[in-house]
Parts: sequence; structure tokens; C-alpha cells
Amino acid sequence: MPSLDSLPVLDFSRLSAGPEEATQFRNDLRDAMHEVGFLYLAGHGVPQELTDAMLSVSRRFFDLPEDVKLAVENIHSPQFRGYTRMGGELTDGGVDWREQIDIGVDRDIVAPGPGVADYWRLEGPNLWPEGLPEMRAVVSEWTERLSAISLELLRALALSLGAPGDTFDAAFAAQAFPVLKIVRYPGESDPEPKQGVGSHRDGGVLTLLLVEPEKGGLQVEYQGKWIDAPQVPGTFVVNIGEMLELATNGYLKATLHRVISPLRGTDRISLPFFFNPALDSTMPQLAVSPEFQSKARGLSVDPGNSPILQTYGDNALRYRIRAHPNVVAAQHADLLVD
Ligand SMILES: O=C(O)CCC(=O)C(=O)O
Ligand SMILES: [Fe+2]
Repeated sequence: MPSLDSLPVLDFSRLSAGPEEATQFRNDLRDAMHEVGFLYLAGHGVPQELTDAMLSVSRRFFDLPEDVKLAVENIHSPQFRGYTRMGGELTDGGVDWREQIDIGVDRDIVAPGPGVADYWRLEGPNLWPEGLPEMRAVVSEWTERLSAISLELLRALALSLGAPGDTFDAAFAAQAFPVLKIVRYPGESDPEPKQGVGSHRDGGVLTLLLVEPEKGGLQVEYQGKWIDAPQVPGTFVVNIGEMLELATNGYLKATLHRVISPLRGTDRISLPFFFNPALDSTMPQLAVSPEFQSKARGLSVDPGNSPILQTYGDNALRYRIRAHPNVVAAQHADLLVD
């Protein structure tokens, strides 16, 4: 396999440029997600004004007084929504130098009871900060747009592997569980690099990441080396999560990545959007055609050596528990008993 200096770039608009171009796009998408598991997506059609509005509201959020942010801290949310203070998150056994707000779909809480799976604890309301009423509308439009692109990408991937295009539709139809994180990495590297977020694979299906213009820091593992993935104007970084690796028996790759803190005196905002299916969905095992099946690598195990779980909600809860022990202590102490 060739070495690589930067992630491949794909133009999403090729998907609507006639059947031949669409087929070629789907094949390129499949090959990039098999080889690297990461790419830059250009031509996605999300208006620049919407992107600017998202970045601007994100900055305004982080500029809120500390007590306003702490009023929506995730320790108040059994659903792990809301604000994570600096140093309040662990990845790969180390502290992440980032603050963030997690926003999902506002839904009713699922009442606990016999036979009700633990992962239903993740369903419930968001925590919205005081003084930023415009945040909801922008986030909701962002979530809608990015969900639509993600579903198109999943359809393209399914078709490219010889499976029906609608293979994934049902898992996302009724109660999809996307999560948007709005993240700020303060300047901690001096210049000795500090952990912005530690090395990990994403636990969901597909991630679309927007990074502030001109910011670097993201690194992607390829053939045992870290490739820098700086922001490229007009693109999202798109990567495969563990559930899609599971669905393709490892043909598509959930790739390790991490973020190095920016240099002191600077910071970096990024918006990872995790496109996830309903909590009780099991990823359909894709009918990958034999040509590809023979090249499937089987599944990776995550750095903690725990295998990927079949039901999405179990995976999601496991990730949350590992990353936010303080929320578990405050809201889910019963899960720690055995
Ligand atoms: O901020 C970034 O560039 C990536 C963040 C990330 O990988 C994550 O939150 O899962
Ligand atoms: Fe990630």
C-alpha cells in the first residue's frame, strides 16, 4: 500500500452528476474508507453562512462566564449532555485538554424498569445555556443537514459494497441518535505537545467533523504513522466509526486518531458530529459482495481491549462511562456496583 502525506479529498457533488460519476464517487469513497478510514469531503452543499453561524455561536458559548457554563455541566445530566469542563474527560487513559458541550436530540426520558436496557438512560433532554437563545435553531439546522449528508454517504457505501442502498435506512429512520460536540482546545502545547484528545476510534457509525479555518492538530493513524489532517477550506473531515466497521466485518476501517493541543496563546474550535442509529438498533451485517469480503480484515479491538458491541446503545453507554466517570458517579452510581 502506498504511503500517504495527507487524507484523500472527495467531492460529494459527484454523487449527483450522472450515473457514471456517481458510481465512480461511490467506488472512491469505498476505497478511501477501506484504506484510510478518513477523508476530506468537499462539495457537500452546506452553505458557508450556516458554517459561519455555527462557529460563531460556538465561540460565543465558550466566551460565556464560567458559572453560566457550569450551570449546564454534564454532571447534572443523566444523559451525559451539556458542558464538560476542562480536564473533565479521559481518553486513552489520559486527561483531554478540551472543554465542550454535547448536544443530542431532545427527547423524553425513558422510564427505568425491569427489562429496560441501561442504554435508554442516554435518551432525554439537552442542557441549553442561558443567554444564548439562538443556539438551538442553528444547531438544529446543522444536525438536519449533516444527518442528510451522512445518510447519503451510508447509502453510497452500501451500494459500493454490493449491498442494497437502503441497508442502513431502518436503523436511522425513527429514533436516530446523532450527537454534536462543540469543542474548544485551549493552547496547552509549549511547544511540548499536550493531549487535546487522546488516541481513539469513534464509537458510532460515521463522523463529520468541521474544524475552524487554518487550524491543525488532528492526526490520523495510517500504516503505523500519524498523518497530519489540518483544516481544508470548504470541507468536512469524514471518518468511519466502529459500528460501520462491525457492519462490514472490518472491510471499512474505524481508524485511530487524536488531537494535539494548539500552541500556547492560541486555541482551536472543532465540531465533531456523530451520526448514530437508534440506541436499540443492531447494525445490519452488510451483504458485502465476495470480491470485498475476501479483503475484509475482521474487527479491530479498541485500545482498552474491549470488543465492539452489537447493539449501538451498549457501545454508546460504554464509551460514555469510560470518558465521563464523574457523570457516572453523580448520576449512575448503581452501574458501578458490579
Ligand atoms: O476535534 C477534533 O478534531 C476531533 C475530535 C474527535 O476526534 C472526537 O471528539 O471524537
Ligand atoms: Fe474522534
